[in-house]
Amino acid sequence: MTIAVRDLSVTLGGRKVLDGVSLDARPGSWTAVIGPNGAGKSTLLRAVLGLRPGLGRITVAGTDPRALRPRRRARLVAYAPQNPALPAGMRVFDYTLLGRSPYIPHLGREGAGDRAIARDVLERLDLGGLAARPLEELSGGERQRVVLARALAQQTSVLLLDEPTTALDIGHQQQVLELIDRLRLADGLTVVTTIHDLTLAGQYADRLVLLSAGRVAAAGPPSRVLTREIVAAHFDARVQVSAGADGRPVLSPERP
Ligand SMILES: Nc1ncnc2c1ncn2[C@@H]1O[C@H](COP(=O)(O)OP(=O)(O)OP(=O)(O)O)[C@@H](O)[C@H]1O
Repeated sequence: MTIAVRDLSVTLGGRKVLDGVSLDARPGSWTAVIGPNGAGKSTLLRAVLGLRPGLGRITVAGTDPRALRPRRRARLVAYAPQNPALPAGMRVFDYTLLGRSPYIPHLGREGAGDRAIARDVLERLDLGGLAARPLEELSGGERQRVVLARALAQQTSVLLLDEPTTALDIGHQQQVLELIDRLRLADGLTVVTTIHDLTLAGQYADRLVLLSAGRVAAAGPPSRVLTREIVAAHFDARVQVSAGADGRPVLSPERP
């Protein structure tokens, strides 16, 4: 397994936010962590990186990322948080270039190769025209893609993405998810993403992990997890589930 989480528990503010969570991700797979608001999805990603204190066993490519120095960890796993604070006054290109910092020697500077990678990632995310723009002048969807650009510039084999598409219009959602999928297939990336859109989760992920109140309530291929009954029980939502063109589940909300 590229990622193995065993019996992970996280307590925050005196409350158990994750309780005995396990997750396995095979090399080159795409896992979507789904669940209602407050279920613990973001906490799971942060705990894997050691950004939240957790009890339990975690390995990524055979090592515990929590034990690594930040530079080494950033060469192993790239993480795109949901709403990171962006440095004021910084331009899009320089922010993307920060993704290369784990490779730049101390007191060194980024080289032509690093700048070419940053430019390429920005082009692929439809952000080439915004490279010189200060971060604070971006729209919500542009900001979200820039955060992803920085993570992709790290060129790691494992990507942890927290809600990478929430602020994006339907076209950019598809574009971003297709790009991630192409990178996954071409370079064998292992992807774990939290995502609220259940149909999109089912279209792209091989495996879904449904968190509910800090526990794994269901895990498996999309057609086993995205059933009308499971969605009703854990999201308190009424949906119709039909099979899409490739047999993957498509959810349509139904008015009660
Ligand atoms: N630093 C903290 N201190 C106390 N409680 C916290 C802290 N961070 C998160 N929580 C709580 O932990 C629970 C899980 O939060 P988390 O952000 O992981 O949920 P989520 O599933 O990602 O939710 P959403 O879908 O709303 O983004 C929530 O009830 C949240 O209020």
